[in-house]
Amino acid sequence: MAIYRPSFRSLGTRYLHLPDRTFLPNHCPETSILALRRKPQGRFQTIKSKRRRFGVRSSGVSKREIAKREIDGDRINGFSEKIGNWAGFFGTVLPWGSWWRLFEDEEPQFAAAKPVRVSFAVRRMWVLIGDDRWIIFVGFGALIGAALSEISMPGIFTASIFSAQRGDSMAFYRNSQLLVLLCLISGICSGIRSGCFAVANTILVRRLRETLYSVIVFQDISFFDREAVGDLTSRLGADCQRLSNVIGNDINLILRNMLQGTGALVNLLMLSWPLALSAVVICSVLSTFFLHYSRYKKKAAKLTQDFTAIANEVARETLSLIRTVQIYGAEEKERGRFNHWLDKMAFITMRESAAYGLWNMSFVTLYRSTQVFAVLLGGMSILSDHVSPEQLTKYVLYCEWLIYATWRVTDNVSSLVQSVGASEEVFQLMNRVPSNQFLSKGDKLQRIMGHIQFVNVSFRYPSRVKVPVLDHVNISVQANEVVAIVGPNGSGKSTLINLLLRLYDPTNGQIYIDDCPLKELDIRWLRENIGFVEQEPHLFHMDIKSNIKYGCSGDIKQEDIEWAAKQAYAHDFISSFPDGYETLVDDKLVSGGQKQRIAIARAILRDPTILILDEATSALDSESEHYVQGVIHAFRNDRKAKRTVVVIAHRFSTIKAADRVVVMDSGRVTEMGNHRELILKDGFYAKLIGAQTDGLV
Ligand SMILES: Nc1ncnc2c1ncn2[C@@H]1O[C@H](COP(=O)(O)OP(=O)(O)OP(=O)(O)O)[C@@H](O)[C@H]1O
Repeated sequence: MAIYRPSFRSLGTRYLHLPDRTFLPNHCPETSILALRRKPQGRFQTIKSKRRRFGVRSSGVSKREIAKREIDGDRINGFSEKIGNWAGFFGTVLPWGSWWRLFEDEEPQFAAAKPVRVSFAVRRMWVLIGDDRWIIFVGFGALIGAALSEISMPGIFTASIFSAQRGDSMAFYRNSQLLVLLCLISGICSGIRSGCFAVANTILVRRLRETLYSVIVFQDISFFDREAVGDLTSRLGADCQRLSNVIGNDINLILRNMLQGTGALVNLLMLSWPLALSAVVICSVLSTFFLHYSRYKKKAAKLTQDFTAIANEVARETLSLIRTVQIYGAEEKERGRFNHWLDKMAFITMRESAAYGLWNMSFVTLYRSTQVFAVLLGGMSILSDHVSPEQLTKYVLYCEWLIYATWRVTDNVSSLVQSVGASEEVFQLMNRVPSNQFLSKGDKLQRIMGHIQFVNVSFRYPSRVKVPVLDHVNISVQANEVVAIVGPNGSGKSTLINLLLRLYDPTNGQIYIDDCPLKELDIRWLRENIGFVEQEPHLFHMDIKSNIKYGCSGDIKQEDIEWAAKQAYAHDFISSFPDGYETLVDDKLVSGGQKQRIAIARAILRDPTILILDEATSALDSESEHYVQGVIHAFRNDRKAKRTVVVIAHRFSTIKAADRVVVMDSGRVTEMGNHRELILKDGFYAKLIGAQTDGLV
């Protein structure tokens, strides 16, 4: 029989359920298994006895006695083991126990952000608030008014009650009027305070997101190769919100409670310094407990933040690829993947909540003990005529204020620490400088002709620096020439285009446009002169018209859009939609071929001198394929302007339409020439074409 080690963590699990319908009590050690096999009818049968363990010879004792001893022995054994388990578990949950470790195995390695100091975070946000600082000043003014009026109230409460008890009606009415006034002041000031800080919070969260977003969109493409979209959206969403709470919530509450606490302490000292001192001791113990708790909380907050970002990324990926997930029946697998990160979050939050419970327990115990202490010590002082009942009442009330203020300050500090903890990565991102491409003002040529040269170009992607992708590539494309790039998958065709669009810079060598190094050209100007149609173009969730004129500067007329759509053979199908050019498109609601024709129209509308087409292998039907040939011909035969077409070609018809063919293999140019020349050469190209035409036959 297979031996199953009891491995369930849960103490409440009684049996391990084996596949062969055998149930084992999970506390049984392997050597003393009392395994009960359930018969198909449902009866239990002992399958292994433990006579030897009891040292009983079968001949001297009856079977019934043996069975009884076995059961008794197991009960004792099981009970002691349970106690052992509980004692072990109890040991781990003590404040220094292993249960509190936030990592199940070893500490997870996330990209470490530089820890941020609270003062640094506040300074950065202060700068961001800019001209709207007056709101914060008004808020602080109201905060001081509210705190001072509130802290004066316990003293006046007591004075008015005791003046009534003494029958001093003058003092009673004067105190009551003062109370009403203080009530009004504190109410109005509190309202102004919370309103101002809420507005400051809204302004701040907007500025944080605005700043962060503009930093992110101006990063170069290699940054997006490294960073997960889910992480970035988490920074922009929840983390910015949390960070804005530092000023909008935490700091103002800390100040308010500190003012109230200080006021309460001053009043306590004026009443009786020994009593005040006892309250201070309790507050210090509370603060020490809190210090440990807040460190733990900060660590937990950081992990929760990272795990949330990963879970978001998993969900984003699954939902955006839901068609693939369903077609491959991977729903359960994806659910498991998401749940894995939810489990990790639950692991942390459970400990964080338990730590909060522990902290709350210490707080309540210490707080109540202050009251008990005050009554005992104060009562004795009243008996010995050292303190009046009025003074003791004031003491109890101010003591309550002091403890509550300490608790709130610590709670707000904890929230502040968490918010600042969450801000580490936000600031790290904010500190990034925009890509050089956007910073440097390059040259703008008077007129672009479209002569492209790759001279000795080698390249490795920054995310995979060890893998050479292009190796000493030399290509020259004349103005008005149509060049097809062909080659097997992964040979580096798209990489050539990425370099031409300056999404990456070559590791070695130089690219020239009209004899001017690409690096020295103004990137925006260059991209305005290039039309690019991706292999699988993506459309924005807006109407067709906006998708076509996307990225075009100036006033684009409807006729221009329709002209471009006609050139791209897209006008007919767009007009057939009920809302025509106003039809709201979604990436998923138009066919691959239609998407590509809209993308071609977008490229044509820019009136580019260089058109780059990454031909789809499957998105275009043969009719659309014919349209693409039409676009290429129209470009070539445009007499008014010189235009260059570079096409990554997969289809024989497109390859044939080109003036020249560049054959790529493993990041190198292996052959170059026109179709006829390459066929005669009988090399890689001839084989490639042979394979295609064979496939067609
Ligand atoms: N962003 C990237 N980061 C790292 N490696 C990349 C990146 N993009 C492409 N690569 C790698 O570079 C190599 C060349 O890829 P590229 O896309 O240029 O090939 P291709 O010839 O266009 O292939 P296909 O015909 O399949 O589109 C491949 O090994 C690919 O894995």
